Formats: sequence, structure tokens, C-alpha cells
Amino acid sequence: MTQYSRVSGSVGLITLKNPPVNQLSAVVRHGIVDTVQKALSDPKVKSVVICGQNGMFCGGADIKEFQTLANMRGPPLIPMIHSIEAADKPVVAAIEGGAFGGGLELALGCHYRIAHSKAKVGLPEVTLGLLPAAGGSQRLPRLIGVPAALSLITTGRHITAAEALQLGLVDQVADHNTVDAAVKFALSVAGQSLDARRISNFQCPPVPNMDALFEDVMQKVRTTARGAIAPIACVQAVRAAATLPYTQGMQREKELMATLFTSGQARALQYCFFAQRVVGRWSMPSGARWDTSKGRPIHKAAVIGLGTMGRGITVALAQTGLSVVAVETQEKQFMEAKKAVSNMLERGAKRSGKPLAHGKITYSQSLQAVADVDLVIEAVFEDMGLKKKVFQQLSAVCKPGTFLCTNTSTLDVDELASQTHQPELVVGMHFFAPAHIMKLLEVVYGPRSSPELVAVVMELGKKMGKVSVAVGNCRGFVGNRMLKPYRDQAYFLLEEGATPQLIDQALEEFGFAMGAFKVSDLSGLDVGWKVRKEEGLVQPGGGSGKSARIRNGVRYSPLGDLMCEQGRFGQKTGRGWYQYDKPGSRDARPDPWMHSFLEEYRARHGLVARRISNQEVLERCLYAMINEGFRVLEDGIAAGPEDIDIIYVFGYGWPRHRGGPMFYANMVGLEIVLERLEHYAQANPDMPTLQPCSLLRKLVASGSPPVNKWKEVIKNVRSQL
Ligand SMILES: CC/C=C\CC(=O)SCCNC(=O)CCNC(=O)[C@H](O)C(C)(C)COP(=O)(O)OP(=O)(O)OC[C@H]1O[C@@H](n2cnc3c(N)ncnc32)[C@H](O)[C@@H]1OP(=O)(O)O
Repeated sequence: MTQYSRVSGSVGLITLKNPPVNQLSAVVRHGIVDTVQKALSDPKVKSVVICGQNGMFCGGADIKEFQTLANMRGPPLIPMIHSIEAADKPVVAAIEGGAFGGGLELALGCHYRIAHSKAKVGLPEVTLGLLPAAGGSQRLPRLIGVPAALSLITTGRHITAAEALQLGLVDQVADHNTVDAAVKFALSVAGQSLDARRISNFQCPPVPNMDALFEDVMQKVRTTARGAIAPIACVQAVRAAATLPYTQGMQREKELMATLFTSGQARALQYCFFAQRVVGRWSMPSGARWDTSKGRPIHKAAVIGLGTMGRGITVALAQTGLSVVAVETQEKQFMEAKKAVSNMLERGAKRSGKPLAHGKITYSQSLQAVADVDLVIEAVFEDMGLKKKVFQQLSAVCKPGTFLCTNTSTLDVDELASQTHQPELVVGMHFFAPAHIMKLLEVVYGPRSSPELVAVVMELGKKMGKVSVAVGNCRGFVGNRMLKPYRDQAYFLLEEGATPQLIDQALEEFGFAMGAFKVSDLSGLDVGWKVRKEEGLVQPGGGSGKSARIRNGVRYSPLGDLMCEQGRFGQKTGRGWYQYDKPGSRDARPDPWMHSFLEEYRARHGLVARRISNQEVLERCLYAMINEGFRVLEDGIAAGPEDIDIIYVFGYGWPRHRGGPMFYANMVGLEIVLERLEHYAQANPDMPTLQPCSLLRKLVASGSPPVNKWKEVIKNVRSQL
């Protein structure tokens, strides 16, 4: 786990060996303590280099060890790093690949840091619900100054070696063999005084208006954290570094870490870290899996339809370096799209500092232009008739073996596949707007989809920088299917006495970026109205009599339809569930009109408004969504709870520090979720989405196992179906 050797006569070389990322597991910490001791007590050794094997310095503490305190054995990090800093021989960190979290804290305890030009460094603990509590919050501001340290520690962002050099975080950048460079450097500094190299002895560089700076940063962090506690503790820890002597700062760091370490938020964020990796190991009900299915390279892709989604997808594809044929048959849209795509690419290049991807896109107004591409993504208007026609044409035009993908958000992927000569080469690629920015991609396979195609699309998603989740085909797939009962409950609560702002406030206090009604105003009420009209659900004036609030035997709220009848489509019309200064404005303000609209509606339907608590809003909206999540698992649409949670965290603004809906249910307690659903279902027998699903009952009957053990119960339930 830790290898020791003497090189170049007088340099002790310590190599961390703990795949996959040389994380600081207990055995590694033991190894470091022993080998440092060995090097310091060997009179032939004049200086020391610490490096990691396989091109990676160190990925930090072993996150798996955090999950049970019982695993936290072995030498603690803080004294280990102190003993390195206190050494009387120079210790040099040779950073290849990356130094993250405890790995960077280890490097900050060394007297010098040399990084490879391609290496990255960072203190990402905040993303795991923690703070850099092995001295990182105290050493980093002393080394690079308070503002830069605050930026790195509160965001957890990884920076390049070049930026680290500019900040003074590393002393030298090597283009070739970093260990050789570090050994050479270690030889050159042997015997030199180390007084000025021990960061814990430094004073933080003075900051003018320090109180104002911290107030400002705290304000920003509170706004962006949306209830997450770790970013706030990070600011407090850096403040301690700026205002207290080192030992007192370390004490404060320890106290703050104690409040975070066992918190539910840390558990949720660490669950998300692993869940994100679990979804990459996809499987299909047929037994096909990520490790047994091989894709093939895609050189040229096409996008059909250059509306908002098509433009974003074109940009995302071009930015991966692929050749893209962008097709739009309508003249006006074609001209507008060319300009818009070009602007989006320019903005992207400016943001990332990477070269423009313009030259890779060819525009055409004819479908014939896609004859020689390897993969097509259809992004025309969400209309089954239109999409079917496009798929028939694509099947006739494209060369055999071309993969055909649809960017539908709800429609039946199998029905589209059945329009083609090779239905096994059709899948859904459900992007989220704006498609070149949003991280989530739902990859929707049908019973006939080939595993090769799923492998290709999952890989393509990765290249586009997406978190791709493979899911089965059903109406709305995973994300939108679960969103429906959540939204329905929000409407029903309005009928019963709530206001849009009461509901949104409860959801935003929970941690959602936007409540259900603000989201509806942003995406446009007319979108859902059109779908409901096609489904035959809309009645003029919302319908009348008792049946007005019932469709197909279940409870229905015509509120959204009535709003649309009044032309209140949301932000685009300047009026929706909220009012806006002008069409297109984003600043939502409560609209007094809504009060009389709801009063009149309730009076018409004999409803008496009652006081709705935040707790009821959360329970009804979230538990209805979670209940649907259990149905999704039962139906085999998602492989496991991790898939659902990652979809919600990356695509639907679910607060990451609450881990995703299924993790949240587990945290609340499955028996509590079941009991509340039973309570609400009894009170609302015409709302079947509140009837607890059998998988939830089975999990509770099995003793409510932790979320990572659900798959066993799910397997049994599915095998009985
Ligand atoms: C007192 C407290 C002191 C310190 C606190 C800490 O140090 S907390 C940990 C801080 N470190 C991090 O947050 C880094 C986490 N890792 C990463 O960001 C990436 O893994 C990394 C290092 C940038 C490498 O990325 P890459 O894309 O190359 O690989 P991938 O993410 O797929 O990871 C590969 C496998 O390694 C596992 N892993 C990564 N980091 C850790 C870790 N710190 N502890 C345990 N395991 C880790 C990861 O889960 C992958 O394994 P797999 O089996 O494939 O899921």
C-alpha cells in the first residue's frame, strides 16, 4: 500500500499504492507514518519525495471509510500531516494526475509541491458535505490568501496545475516525469532551512475590509447553498484561519467538522458520489450490461429539427469534436438556428477557453443530407404523428446500421422504432433544456433496442459531459413519469386552499431551485395544455358539475387549463401562476388576480379553503413522487434507486444534499412514508397515485433495509410479477 525506496543516493521515495486513486485508507496512512519515520531516521536520506502510483498522487480520504465509523481505524490524518511538516528534512510532493481533499492536505503538509502540467488539484470536501478538516481549511488561506482559498474551499472546484502555480499553491510545474523532477528538486533543497516552508507558521496575507468580505461571501454561499450546511461551515473555518492563531484555527476546524461528519447531508452527498458512478454500470432487463456490451465509434452525427432542443444538442455534439449535420426544413427557423448555434458555440468557447467548434457543423434543409451519418438525433416538435413521419424517412434515407435516436420527453420510443426497418437501432436520448448545459441524459431503451446501441449512446453522453442514465420505455420515462403525481398534488393543494407562493416556498425551503409553479411558468403552461388536449382531458371552461374535477375515474384539476384559456402561459406572456414585469421577464411576483381566480374556482366547485401547512405540501408532493418512484422500480423501468436519484439531482433540481427522492425516503423512514401515504390515500380515495405501491409495502415488511440493499427486495418483487 505504501512503498519505500532510496533513490539518487539520498532521496527517500514514498509511493502511495492504493488503487483506484491512492485514497488514504487506514493501511495507507499506516504506511505513510512508517515510511516517513524510516526516511527521517535514515542518516543517508537528506530529503524525501512523496508520490502516487499509476499517474495519480492521491484522491483524498477513503470515502468508503466514512460510511461506518467502525472503519475509521488507523493513524489519523492530522498528526500524520503535522509530523511531515515538522520534519527536519525537506519533503516534496510530486503531484501527477491529481491531489484532492486529504491528498492535497497531505501535499500542503509537505515543504514543496511539484505538479505535472496536466494535474489538477482541489479541496472537494464540500461536495461530500464536509470541509477540509485535515488542516486544509487552515493551511490553504495561509498559502494562497483568503479570497482564493474561499473560492476553492466553498465550491470544491478542481483547478489546473497552471492555475495552482499562479496562485502559489504549487512551486513548480513539470511537463515530463514529475517524480524525476521532484527528486531533482529534493536533491537541490537538501540541507536548506525549512522555517519558511511550514505553512502552519504563516500568517494569512492581510485582506482589506475582511468583515465585509466574509459577510459578502457568506451571503452568496447561503443563497447558492439552498439549505446545504457544509458551504457555510467552510466559510466559518476559513474565517478562523484568517482571524485566529493556527492551533486555535485547527480547533475550530475540528469543531465544525464534528457538526458535519455524521450529518444526514454528508450521508446524502456521499451517496450521490457513489450513485453517480453506479449508474455508469448500466444493465438491461435482458441481462445485457455495460461490461459485456461493446459500442462502436461514431464519427459523424446528425440532428433533425433546430428548435431550442435541437440547437442545444447540435452544440453539445460539436463540442465533443464530432462532425455534425444539422437539419431544419423550415426556412425561417433554419436561418435563426444557424445564428443561434454560432452564438452558443462562441459563448461556450469563451467560457471553457477551448477552440471554437464551428467548422464541424454542416447545415442543411434536406433530410437527404444525413445519408452517410453514423447516428441521428431527432429533435422535432413533440408530436407523435410528425415524429413517426421523420422516422419513416430516416429509415429510408440513412445507410444501413445507422443509429436512430429520438429526443422525445414522453412519447413511446417503441412506437417510433416500429416505423423503421431496424427497430433494434432505435433508442430515446432525452436531453434537458438547455441541452448543451444541463448534465442529465436519460437513455431510453425499448425491448428491442440493441445493447450495442445503448453502449454507444451512453459513451456519447459521457463525451458530451453528461451524466447518462439508462432507463426503460414508458410514458414520461423515469423523470417526467415521477413528476406528474408531484405536479398533480401541487394543483390539488391549490384547490384545497394553498397559493402558488405557499407551495413554492415550501419546496424551495426544502432545497429545490424553484417550486412547482415557478417551473411551470418558466417552461410554459401551454406545453402541458397541448398534451392534455391531445389526450382528450381538456374541457371548455374546465367542465362543469361534479365531473369537472374527474377524468377517467380519477381526480383531475382543470386549473392549468383555465389559466391557459386566459392566455396565462407563464413567463413568455408575462402572466402565469405569478405576474412578471413584461413578457420574458424572470422576476416572479405574486399576482392578486390569482387570489380572486382561486376563490371563484373554489366557490364554483363547492370547495372550502383550509390552511395548508408546509409539511402537508412536502408530504403530498414528495411522497406522491416517491411512491411513483417505487412503481418505476417495480416495473423495471429503472435498474435501482440510484438511477432515479441521479436523474432527479441532475435533471430536476432536487437538492443534492438530500440525496434524491429514493434516498430521501430512506432517510425519512420507509414506514413513515408508507403511513403518511396511507393517511392521504384514505382522505382522497380518488387519487390513486397516493395509494402506497406494493414494493414500498414489501420493503417496509422486510424491515426497511437501507437503500443500497433494496435491489434484493426489488428482484423478488419483479420475479413474482
Ligand atoms: C478528515 C477528512 C479529511 C479529508 C477528507 C477527504 O479527503 S474527502 C475525499 C475528497 N476527495 C474527493 O472528493 C475526490 C473524489 N474522487 C474524485 O473526484 C474522482 O474520483 C477523481 C479522483 C477526480 C478521479 O476521477 P475519475 O473520473 O478518473 O475516476 P472515478 O471518479 O470514476 O473514480 C474511480 C474509482 O475510484 C473511486 N474513488 C474515487 N475517489 C475515491 C475516494 N476518495 N475514496 C474512495 N473511492 C474513491 C470511485 O468510486 C471509483 O470507483 P468505482 O468502483 O468505479 O465506483
